[in-house]
Amino acid sequence: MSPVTCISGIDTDIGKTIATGLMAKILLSQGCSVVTQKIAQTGCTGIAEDIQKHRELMGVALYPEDISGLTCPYVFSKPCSPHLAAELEDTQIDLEKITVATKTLAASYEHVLLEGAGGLMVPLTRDMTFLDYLQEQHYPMILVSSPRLGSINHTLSALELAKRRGIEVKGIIYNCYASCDDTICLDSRNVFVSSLRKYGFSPTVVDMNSLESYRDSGPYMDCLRWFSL
Ligand SMILES: Nc1ncnc2c1ncn2[C@@H]1O[C@H](COP(=O)(O)OP(=O)(O)OP(=O)(O)O)[C@@H](O)[C@H]1O
Ligand SMILES: C[C@H](N)[C@H](N)CCCCCC(=O)O
Ligand SMILES: [Mg+2]
Repeated sequence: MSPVTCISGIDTDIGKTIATGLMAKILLSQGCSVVTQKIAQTGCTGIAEDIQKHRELMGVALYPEDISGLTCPYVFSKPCSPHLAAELEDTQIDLEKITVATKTLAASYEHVLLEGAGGLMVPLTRDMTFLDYLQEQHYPMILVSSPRLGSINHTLSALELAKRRGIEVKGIIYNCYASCDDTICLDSRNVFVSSLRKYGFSPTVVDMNSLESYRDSGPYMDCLRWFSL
């Protein structure tokens, strides 16, 4: 089983960082060795802000691999798509560098949770989207979604794309952080369960607040089992 699982989402600001950090915290509490990685960070300088948020949620200090940049080889200052942020700094993302970084991490940790940037179809270069990269690397993914209006379209589009590209979706993390209509929230969840099943994926939809409220409360809260990590 691949030690690498991608945490992608239906959009930017959907809750990927929160989900990644909480998943890593749960895996740590279950005695697993786990590291998170960010495919490329835009909108900051120095150590990737998402990596720092992961460590904060995990309740741990920065890893040596964070200081060395291995957990996020590319950090760009303009908050925009990685392909453009790189060009504005007169460079281009070298996917091989990211792949080597992930492989190096996977040699030292049981689990590598790789957070995407924005949504699935975000360009890492002018020729390769994050989805292309996932397909090339055969990484399975967990998709972060929400009940906010527009999410049904974005979520089912992501599932259709994953199916067509042969990318395994291990489940959905359902982020109800932003307030929404209860009827819509419940129905969208049901739509996602049935759509996962229709596409032949595991019909696993885990509420973000289940991750947030996780205590070491026995097997039923087993993050490993939810997503068969
Ligand atoms: N469940 C949640 N609890 C608390 N804050 C949340 C939650 N979900 C999202 N947020 C807040 O919403 C904002 C966006 O969340 P987050 O950074 O996880 O998005 P993202 O999908 O990782 O975005 P990006 O594409 O930039 O990586 C953050 O300020 C975060 O604190
Ligand atoms: C800056 C932001 N927080 C993300 N890191 C990058 C989002 C890129 C989105 C590109 C797009 O879909 O238009
Ligand atoms: Mg993030």
